[in-house]
Amino acid sequence: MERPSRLLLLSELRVRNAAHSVSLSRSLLTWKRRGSSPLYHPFRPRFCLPRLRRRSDSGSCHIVPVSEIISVREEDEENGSGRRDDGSWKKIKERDVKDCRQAFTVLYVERSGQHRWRCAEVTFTCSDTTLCQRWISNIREQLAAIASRPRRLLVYINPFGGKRQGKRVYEQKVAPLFLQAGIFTDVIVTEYANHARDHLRTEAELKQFDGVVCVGGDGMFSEIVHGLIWRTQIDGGVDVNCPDEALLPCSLRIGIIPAGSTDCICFATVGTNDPVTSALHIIVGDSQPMDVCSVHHNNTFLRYSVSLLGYGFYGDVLTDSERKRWMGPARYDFSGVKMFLTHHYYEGTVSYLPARGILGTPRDTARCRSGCVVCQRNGQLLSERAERYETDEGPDGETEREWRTIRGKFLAINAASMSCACPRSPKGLSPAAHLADGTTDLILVRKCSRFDFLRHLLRHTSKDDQFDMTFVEVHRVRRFRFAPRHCQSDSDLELDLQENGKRQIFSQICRDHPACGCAPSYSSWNCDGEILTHTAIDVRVHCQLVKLFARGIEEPAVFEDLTNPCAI
Ligand SMILES: CCCCCCCCCCCCC/C=C/[C@@H](O)[C@H](COP(=O)(O)O)NC(=O)CCCCCCCCCCCCCCC
Ligand SMILES: Nc1ncnc2c1ncn2[C@@H]1O[C@H](COP(=O)(O)OP(=O)(O)O)[C@@H](O)[C@H]1O
Ligand SMILES: [Ca+2]
Repeated sequence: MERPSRLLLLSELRVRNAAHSVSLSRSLLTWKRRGSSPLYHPFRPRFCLPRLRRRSDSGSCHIVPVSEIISVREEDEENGSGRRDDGSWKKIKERDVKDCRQAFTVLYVERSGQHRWRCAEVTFTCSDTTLCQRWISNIREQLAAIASRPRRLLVYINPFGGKRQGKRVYEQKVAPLFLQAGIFTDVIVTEYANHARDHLRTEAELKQFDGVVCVGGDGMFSEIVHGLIWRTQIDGGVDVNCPDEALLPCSLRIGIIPAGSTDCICFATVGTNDPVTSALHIIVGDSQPMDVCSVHHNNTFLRYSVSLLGYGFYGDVLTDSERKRWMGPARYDFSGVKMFLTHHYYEGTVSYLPARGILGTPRDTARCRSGCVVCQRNGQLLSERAERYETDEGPDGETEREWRTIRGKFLAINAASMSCACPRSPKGLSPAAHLADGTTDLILVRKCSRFDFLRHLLRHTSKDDQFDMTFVEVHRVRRFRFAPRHCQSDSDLELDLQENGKRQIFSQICRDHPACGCAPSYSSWNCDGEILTHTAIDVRVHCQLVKLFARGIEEPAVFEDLTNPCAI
């Protein structure tokens, strides 16, 4: 139960010419119209604000957590004439003008449904200048004391992501908010692919920043993740080519301003792909840890993945869609329908290390939400296990006999380290996956009819369970490996030849002669929207390796009336 802290200020101020009781404590700013029910007393028992519903609004009573105040602006004489602190102009009513000499405006976060946040403002007018100044300096002191808020950010904009609106979105919607919040920014508009990644890896003077922001899609976020992880490992002397090495977590947080085609990382960590909402999450200094998968081929590092690693259907969709970038985000739908009709399946062997001794399964009805206990508990368990490993156990507490192996023909092999919720599928590829639990959900879709595959795909857009089908299986894993059939070890190949000698030979011939129209033997891996250069891969989840300026998806408020202090 959250106990309200001591009042710092309690005054009668005017809001829109009506008298209000306004109070400020270390945690809350409240204002309540005078003459209605008495002002809530902060020491009264029974007061409990649930973590996810911090602002309530009943009639004329408003409560804003100090942590969600963006800034406070003095409405001085000049401002009274209609000029904002940032130089822009605003309409101001005549009645307000005469009061503005002793007025200040508080900008704060307001929730506007479907996980969207907006910047709202309220102007208080005071009876005298000294009181006004006390209010302004008190609020500013409270804000300055919030250590988790970023003061200086390094921003990378991909001008070509999504609908090519990244630069405009940043300049018109995000930069003015950063300015209001007093955040300094160094902005780099990228000039070529991997510009941001390489700049972060080698040049950027990271010490002077509190975080890195990317404006773009999942591909752009992936660049930032690669740059930061590499830089951290290089500085810490970690060999990234060794799949068994524990990676060092990155200290800088990453913010995502969505301006891409899928925006699933933003959607799954904030609950929407709205640039203003993301900017506000960055300003208030939220922090959401996130798992990262490392992908290796024969002890050589290939890439990191945070959302989807997909072979078969999603790999083919990506490969096909890359040639249609000019179509913008619609390229995925076009290639999706095309690859659905093509209906290719691929043979191979999947081995995985099941995640044991931790909370949660991929078939849970509970979802990863803000402050997720599954992520917290599993994070603790895994770090305790890692400490033990320093002395006796194997990495991740694994033993060779715990590995499971599945051979088969697959339409899709997907590893979802998070739900992969996005506007196309608001519940995502693996609805019960967790952002920071140190696992990935390995989804195997075996060869089936087109009709069945369509039923499976359609379930991503409805309440029905996409895993409840005979040809689909899902496993929560810490590591997995994949080898396409023609890339298997010599002994495996020998076995295949004995089992099915003729087929093997014909398949080889068909690969070399595509004109025969037979299905290809290999797909590609879609790694967060980038195509991997190898098909045989070794994947390991690194628990909570990076942190985002986000708080996870907020649960809608329940028991609102019980928790509204103004109603007490
Ligand atoms: C029939 C409708 C079926 C809808 C099924 C939707 C499942 C969507 C799951 C999407 C998971 C996305 C995971 C995120 C991947 C991104 O990292 C990555 C890169 O993003 P970026 O471009 O922003 O940088 N994005 C992607 O790889 C895109 C994957 C999108 C796949 C869309 C597939 C559409 C399928 C449509 C099939 C329609 C069949 C209809 C037959 C009549
Ligand atoms: N200036 C640039 N020119 C060309 N490609 C770029 C540039 N900046 C970034 N990229 C690359 O563009 C790709 C797609 O970026 P992304 O922002 O994810 O958009 P989308 O969601 O539309 O794919 C990424 O692979 C990224 O590396
Ligand atoms: Ca995870």
